[in-house]
Amino acid sequence: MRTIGVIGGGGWLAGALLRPALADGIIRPERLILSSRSGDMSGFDAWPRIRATTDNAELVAASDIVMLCVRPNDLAELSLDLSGKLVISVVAGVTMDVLARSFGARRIVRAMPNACAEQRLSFTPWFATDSVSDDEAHFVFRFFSASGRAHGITEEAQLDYFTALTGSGPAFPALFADAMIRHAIGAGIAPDTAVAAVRQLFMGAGVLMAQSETTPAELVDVFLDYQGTTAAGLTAMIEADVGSAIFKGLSAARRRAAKGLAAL
Ligand SMILES: NC(=O)C1=CN([C@@H]2O[C@H](COP(=O)(O)OP(=O)(O)OC[C@H]3O[C@@H](n4cnc5c(N)ncnc54)[C@H](O)[C@@H]3O)[C@@H](O)[C@H]2O)C=CC1
Ligand SMILES: O=C(O)[C@@H]1CCC=N1
Repeated sequence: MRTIGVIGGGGWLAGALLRPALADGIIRPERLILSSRSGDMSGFDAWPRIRATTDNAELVAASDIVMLCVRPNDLAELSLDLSGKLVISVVAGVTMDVLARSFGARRIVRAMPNACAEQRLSFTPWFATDSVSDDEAHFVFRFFSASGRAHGITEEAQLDYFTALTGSGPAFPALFADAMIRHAIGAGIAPDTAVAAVRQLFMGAGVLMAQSETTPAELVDVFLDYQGTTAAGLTAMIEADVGSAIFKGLSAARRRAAKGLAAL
């Protein structure tokens, strides 16, 4: 089994991706090295054999696969030779070209998971350079499948789009949910009850939309055709152009992802 080094291994996304993969035996604790600025690693108490370091050069020397899990601006601080390694980057907006020029990497995978990885419910598009072997691609697929649905894509540029659409994870639905909670509280519902009700609503709606053969657009039509109270609400939201606000938000997130870091 290969040794994996995760730079930024103490961070939010690294933990959310690694815990499901460790629990499933896709990676082994004795073959995992995590680096962080402080050397402190929380969230991995169940796997005491994981090694922790603050020295990224030491991590790289000991690893066959190096995963980049730091924030985009922190990547600029890294001065590492990753030639000969399989490099897996989840860093938003940093292209294969920049990774190759900055670190001498050739075998590169870029992936865009989201914060639902901890619940094993991420949608994770990924893209690999031609020099990544079938065996390595299979490992990447299994690794990201542990924390959700891994989806290979054939154009790197689409990753910037998915960074906006699904990389944002719960953030955009949370904005909608929060508006509903605030409205409910305004209508006199106790705050705890409003939060519990809307949390349950989003879980129910999410599971239904994931499992039903009916598409979201068809679901809206079903309720509009029903001509009841929900249709009154939907019609008012459509007339207020809620779709335009969502389009604006996704476009802004996509522009930010595409701006990326031209050079490190
Ligand atoms: N959090 C999310 O929902 C998502 C994050 N991403 C990407 O994942 C990457 C990591 O994001 P998060 O986990 O949210 O950030 P985070 O801030 O929680 O974790 C980053 C970690 O990197 C460490 N770090 C910084 N510089 C370092 C260095 N030189 N050596 C070793 N460790 C270093 C920090 O101490 C921190 O623990 C980002 O590039 C982000 O674009 C992608 C999709 C979703
Ligand atoms: O908001 C961000 O920048 C990170 C990267 C993609 C999703 N979350």
